[in-house]
Amino acid sequence: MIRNEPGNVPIFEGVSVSTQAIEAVPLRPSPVDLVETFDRILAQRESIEAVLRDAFDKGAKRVYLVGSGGSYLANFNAAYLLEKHLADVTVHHITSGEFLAREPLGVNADAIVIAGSHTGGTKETVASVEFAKKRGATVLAYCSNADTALGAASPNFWSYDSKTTTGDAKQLFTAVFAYAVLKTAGADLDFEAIERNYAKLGPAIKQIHEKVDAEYGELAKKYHTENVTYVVGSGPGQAAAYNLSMCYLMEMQWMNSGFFNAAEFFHGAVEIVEDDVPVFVFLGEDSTRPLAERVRDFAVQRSSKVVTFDSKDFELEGFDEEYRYLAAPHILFTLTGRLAAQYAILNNHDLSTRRYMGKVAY
Ligand SMILES: N[C@@H]1[C@@H](O)[C@H](O)[C@@H](COP(=O)(O)O)O[C@@H]1O
Repeated sequence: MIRNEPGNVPIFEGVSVSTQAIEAVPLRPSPVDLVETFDRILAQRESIEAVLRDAFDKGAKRVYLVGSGGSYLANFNAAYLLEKHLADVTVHHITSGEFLAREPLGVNADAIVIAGSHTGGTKETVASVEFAKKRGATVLAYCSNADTALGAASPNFWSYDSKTTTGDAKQLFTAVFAYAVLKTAGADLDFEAIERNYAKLGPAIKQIHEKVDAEYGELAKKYHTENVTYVVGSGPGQAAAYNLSMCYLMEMQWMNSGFFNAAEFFHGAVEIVEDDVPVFVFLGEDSTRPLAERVRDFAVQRSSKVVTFDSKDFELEGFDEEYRYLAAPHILFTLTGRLAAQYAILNNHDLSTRRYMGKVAY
């Protein structure tokens, strides 16, 4: 692998030319607009509910959560919440590409399709909306701004209007959609308490950024040159694990990594664990936590490179204790971005650098 050092330009594997003209990668800042972006997303709840109420009044029976990459993984929490709390509505969490290729028969007038994207230009996500419309489904979509192909294609559309609060915004949007589905489908939950706690999430996340920005430099120093990093999560925490592994380490740092569901880990991946093998484990506060704890407990006995990311390590100012579980997936997710920002400095590899995405046809 080509590794950039500050002041060196990689040419081929093992060959680089020194130049002082190359600037070191700075720390990607914690988004300054995070709290206002979260508030903007939360404020759109009622208009989302109105569309969904209409769909359930007409007898909707299925919900499809559709997206690609970071916009696919943003739905792990939403899928968990819907499956946990709904008996009569089935939930499908699927990538845009698979959604199009499978052409599920269930995508019809009884279906609700929720499509998400950051750019609003991902072609398979836009095509998924077109497909779902043609089939007569109720289609809802969100992305970073309305002036996009997705905004134009979607009959019911919302945006978070930020270029800097991205992954965190998408995961919050999917939670808002999930609770709007739960409310309009008649789930027995205290929605007033849920909304009251969600309103505290933005400031809590900002505080977490401050804390980990002071600590993650050391963590990154220890792991940024690893040959491979395995990342594990369960339930809603799979979003963070998938995001760190595929989007940050592989896509944005060109580092080898693999993501595994915690329960699946014991059905193959477990055999690779030995001393010196980095295993990063995400621990949330939902009913799947024991699955991730099992991986941690196994791995710490065999590897000196087990790192746990545990939402319980963080205070949540203003949260009711019994609603901490709401925040946990968002905490785990946001940690990945702050850790990646430190890797980018040490690897001198900006998080926006791509060699193929948006550059070559595929
Ligand atoms: N790492 C990126 C994600 O951040 C992005 O979400 C996804 C799809 O793009 P979009 O969200 O714009 O549809 O592509 C990649 O996976």
